[in-house]
Amino acid sequence: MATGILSNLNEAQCEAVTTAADVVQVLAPPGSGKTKTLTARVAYLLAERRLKPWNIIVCTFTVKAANEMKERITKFVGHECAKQLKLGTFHSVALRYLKQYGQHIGLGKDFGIADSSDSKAIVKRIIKKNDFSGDAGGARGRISTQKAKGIDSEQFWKKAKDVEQQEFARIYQEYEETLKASDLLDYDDLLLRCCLLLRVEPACVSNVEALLIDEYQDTNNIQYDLMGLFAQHRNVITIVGDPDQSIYGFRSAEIKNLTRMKEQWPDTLTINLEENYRSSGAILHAAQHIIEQDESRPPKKLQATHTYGQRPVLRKLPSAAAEADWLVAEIQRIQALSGDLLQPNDFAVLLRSAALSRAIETALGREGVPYRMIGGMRFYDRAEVKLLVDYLRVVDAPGNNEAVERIINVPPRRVGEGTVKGLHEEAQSKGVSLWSLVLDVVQGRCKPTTKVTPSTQTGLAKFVDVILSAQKKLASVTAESAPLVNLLQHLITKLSYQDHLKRKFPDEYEARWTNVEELVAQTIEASDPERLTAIVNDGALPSIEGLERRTESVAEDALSLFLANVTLATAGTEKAEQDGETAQQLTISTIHGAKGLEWPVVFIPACYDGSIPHSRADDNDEERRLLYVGMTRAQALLYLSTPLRNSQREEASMSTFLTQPGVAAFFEEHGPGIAIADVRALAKTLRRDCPSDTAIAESKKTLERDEDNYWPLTGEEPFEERAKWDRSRPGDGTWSFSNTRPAAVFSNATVTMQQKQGYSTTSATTKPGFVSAKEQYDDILEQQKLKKVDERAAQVRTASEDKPKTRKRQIEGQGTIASFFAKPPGRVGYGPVAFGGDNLPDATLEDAMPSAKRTKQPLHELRNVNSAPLERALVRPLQPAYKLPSAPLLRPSPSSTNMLATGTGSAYVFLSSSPPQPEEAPDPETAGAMPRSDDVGDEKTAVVRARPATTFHTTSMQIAAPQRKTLGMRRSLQGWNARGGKR
Ligand SMILES: Nc1ncnc2c1ncn2[C@@H]1O[C@H](COP(=O)(O)OP(=O)(O)OP(=O)(O)O)[C@@H](O)[C@H]1O
Repeated sequence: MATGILSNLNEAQCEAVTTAADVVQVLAPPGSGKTKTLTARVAYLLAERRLKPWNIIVCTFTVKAANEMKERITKFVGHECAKQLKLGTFHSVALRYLKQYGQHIGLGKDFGIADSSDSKAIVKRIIKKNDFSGDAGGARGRISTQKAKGIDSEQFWKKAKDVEQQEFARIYQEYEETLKASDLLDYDDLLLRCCLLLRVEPACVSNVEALLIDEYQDTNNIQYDLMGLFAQHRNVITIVGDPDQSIYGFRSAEIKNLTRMKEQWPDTLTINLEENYRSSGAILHAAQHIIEQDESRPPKKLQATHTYGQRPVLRKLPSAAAEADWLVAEIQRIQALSGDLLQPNDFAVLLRSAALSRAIETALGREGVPYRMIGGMRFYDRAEVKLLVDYLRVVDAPGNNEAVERIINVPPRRVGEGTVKGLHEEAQSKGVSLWSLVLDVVQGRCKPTTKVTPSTQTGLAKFVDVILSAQKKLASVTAESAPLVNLLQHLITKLSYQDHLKRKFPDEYEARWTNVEELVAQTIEASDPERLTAIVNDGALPSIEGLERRTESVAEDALSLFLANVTLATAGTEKAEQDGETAQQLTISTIHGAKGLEWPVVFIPACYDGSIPHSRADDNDEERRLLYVGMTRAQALLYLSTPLRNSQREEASMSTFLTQPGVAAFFEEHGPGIAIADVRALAKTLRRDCPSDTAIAESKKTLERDEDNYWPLTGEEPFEERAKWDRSRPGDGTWSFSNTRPAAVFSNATVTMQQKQGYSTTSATTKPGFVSAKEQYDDILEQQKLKKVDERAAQVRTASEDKPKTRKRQIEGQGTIASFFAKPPGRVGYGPVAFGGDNLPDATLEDAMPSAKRTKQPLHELRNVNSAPLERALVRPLQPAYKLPSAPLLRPSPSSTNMLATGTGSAYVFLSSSPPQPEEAPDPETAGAMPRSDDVGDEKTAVVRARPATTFHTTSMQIAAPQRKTLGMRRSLQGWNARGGKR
């Protein structure tokens, strides 16, 4: 037995690994070791059954999962053996077959891959040209759905019943024609053509001895077909999956593929794993209770192996902004109470949709908490990188009209949009590519019907020169002469790229140039002759006797291999992960993006109806499964929360999944108190050394408050928040503060000031202009709420008068006086404010002014001197008294383990005030009917230096953190530190 394959596996896992059955389904709930089991089975087949690695296909859904699996298998069987496995995403395995055997279905060798921006651009142009309605993303998603169902454009056209369907059929047809004319395959085509190939020429897979598939519940129909085709000769298949985690219905994933499989292979052995190794009992029970609301699902056993632990939290907050502030304060509190046992890497914020990240990013930025986003802007999507890659793509395959169009006038060459459009249409009508037409025009072989001025002609000539000279360069290189890096450097020089970036992005030039340098570094690695040879050799499918196979040449194919890997690196749900330094960072991800991952502490904010279940979701059960997937990512602590008003200030009600009878019993209403004994238990669960009692006590001292008691449990505004609006001297335009709360919170004069400050008000009496009935009603409700809070606050004040002033503990619904006017209870930031009495706060200017201007002078003495900064600070106690610099946050020093970003000065996080733009997941399936739920990306919010989170088990992303070495090109494409950059 190869060392250790079966050690650390339970009985059911061992059975799944060693079974002699040909077709095996391992079905199991989250955290039960499915991936671990699948990995062990691959190792077992290699080590014990002596299967040849090149005869085993392993399909995953993401590049990250593929890398992770390869790493784990390497540990069992060694690098030499592991690298020969045919292991990758469905798309990359299909690509390998098409590159090497595509000629059997008439596919040339030099086809390109249309990435999602190409596909979308094609659809957009078709819609525009035909003057159709509808958006390109939606139509692109619909095309993908049809392809996933195996319905081609002809079939759709025949079925089209009404004008709308006919319009779509036309888009679909033209889209296909465009791809064909440009010799491009999109992501769906890779799978479809591979199916066709394996049907036409089954001998291609005659060597395959075993097929293994991870996350099987996410397979769509084409992937199902592909499974059968890959395994058609021996029918040895192992899949692992969990129907409860099927969250890609909107990408045509079919849960019923599990039953289909059993029907197709009736001898299928099903093994259930029932022990959960990830989450505490309390988390598991809560998650289980929620998933069981779906009565149609078969009951399943799930056994926690950890202790019960802390009950999850279900918290109400007044607004999205308050929710974000609470979340950050809670992270700081928990970190401090754990004596820094928990570090930023241990926290994840999982979101239903990308747009929700903005408030949280702002709050994190304000507190200087470093974070990364899974699915933030991907390296290859950054403008400065994408442009160069587009140049490389055109050099490689000039028929790619979309790429030509994107680069023809960048850097500017006086080739206007109108001219490009005209040339494009002209090329289409002549049945040639845009590049061919431009080349003919420049070389005088054709006089275009499109108007081309002399200056445009010069611009086109410059463009043609860049491409032709680059092609010449490429043709002249050998494998030994670093073809890729030489080519890229040639382009950079020829384009005066550095100057172009300086001109175009004067403020961000350095960060962008750093990205270019990273790309160059990438091509240096990819140009290494040994590496190139290894890639070609490792990627080669085994020769099948009597079957013609195309071989790839190291020098000639370096560029197309590189580009294929660039494109596939971002395929499916995968977002290019970056590795490198292990700086501590919290993770923000969508729930979709977090699948298969785990963290000690997980927050799922915005748990309200409309967010989860999402207002645009067709399938509530899938939404519930999504919540379940999110909850089961947590190992030790889990927080769900909801604001009573969302970021649009609309009323929000807690998710229907969380208001069902009996759910409340599984949750606490506030964050846990963490005593020393709890820290010890936490350390045990996480298999870490527990900090000393002294360290815990010291760290606790840094907290302004050690309980989650600033925001009332009811979700109302904290007393302190509302007190700040009180104005005891109306009309004179200055502010004073009192914590004796009058019932009328907002006076007319207050509104004037609030409006000046950009705040909205809820007072019906003060609203200018037209006020709708709904607004009036809301206002009345709000007034009533506020009145109740006032009354309660007054009671609490009276009751607490005798209590010691230093008391930290806060009675529910009221903040401590110490935090009056201060920021929400954070661990760090600007210091707590001390008050001398019930009236004028005795704060110091320290609390109101930037630290550079700190003085010990008491605040009230300064009021008459210059009240403006003070007023600003006090009116907005949720914000630091100083203004955050508009410059990007500082990059945390690698040595820093504190959550405070102690920076070295270069940019690493960009905050954005613009709504997040859906990330371009290279989506055969994503651009569909549903919100882009697996994206956390804000195109303007480039959060870089993404790194795997640290976790405690070997299946975590930590393992997926590729080292910058050895594992081939696809691997190396993931392996850099991306630097800050914005589109
Ligand atoms: N037999 C075992 N003993 C100890 N730990 C285990 C065992 N099996 C799995 N684990 C640990 O449990 C955690 C979850 O494992 P894994 O990621 O393989 O689960 P999974 O079923 O694939 O989860 P999910 O479906 O949520 O992605 C990992 O940290 C893994 O190391």
